[in-house]
Amino acid sequence: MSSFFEQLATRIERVDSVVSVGLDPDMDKLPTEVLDADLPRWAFNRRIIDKTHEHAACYKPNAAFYEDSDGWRALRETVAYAHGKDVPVLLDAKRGDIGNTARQYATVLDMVDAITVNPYLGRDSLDPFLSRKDKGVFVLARTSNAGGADLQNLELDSGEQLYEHVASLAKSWNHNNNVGLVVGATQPEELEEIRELVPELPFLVPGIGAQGGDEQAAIEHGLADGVGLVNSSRGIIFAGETGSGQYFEAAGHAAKQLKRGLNQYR
Ligand SMILES: O=c1ccn([C@@H]2O[C@H](COP(=O)(O)O)[C@@H](O)[C@H]2O)c(=O)[nH]1
Repeated sequence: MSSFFEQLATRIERVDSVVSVGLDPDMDKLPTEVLDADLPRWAFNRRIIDKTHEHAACYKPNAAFYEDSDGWRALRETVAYAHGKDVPVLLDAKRGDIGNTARQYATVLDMVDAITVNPYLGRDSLDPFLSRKDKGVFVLARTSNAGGADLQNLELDSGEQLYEHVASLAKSWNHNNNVGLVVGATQPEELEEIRELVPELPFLVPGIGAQGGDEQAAIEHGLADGVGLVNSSRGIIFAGETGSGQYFEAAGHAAKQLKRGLNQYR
């Protein structure tokens, strides 16, 4: 059984891409092309996958966009379809809860290949995820939103900032070589600092595209031994113009452009 990061390394090499395509099918933004479908989010994702998979190192659905019964059906279909194209799926769910609840949350790893988790409740809350040797677990360290600084940049008695402490803890949790960190591309200085602290951990770097993050910093600091993911969601999936007849082609083009842009720095 190969680890998530071994699978990801193989995928990155095969498609020559570290692009994570975010599948966040906001119902208010779906194009008319899919609105009559039984499950519009699934119809949308399927067509996005058809046009982007050759540029995708991974798909990253955010659980927030599937939190209803049709949503979970759409998510299941999407994951199976992405797997059919040989693309791993990272569920951005930011889980973190007490033990028995965390064990239930972790069962979603039977469906997806990796997940994001919130370290706020501490090590025991993450054990059910960390113990899944074949799955990737990305711990939030410095998120891409400005307000992330409210807690994550707090200075501790040790002189470290909280996000640095989280990065060091995550390193100590990496017994199964399945831990990565989430660090936003909108925080290039923190990206660099965290990379120095944990040279061996791959990062998921969101914040490219719609959030205006730094592509060069994302590549220079996000990858560990060439492995890591740089995510764009809205910048790819909503690149098209509804009714143009080329809606999904535009997503494919945006994914390809991002791949090329990032590859300049790899
Ligand atoms: O720090 C974080 C952690 C997660 N995200 C998620 O990534 C995507 C970004 O979407 P864009 O449309 O490319 O802005 C979305 O699912 C966020 O919830 C993040 O942005 N920052």
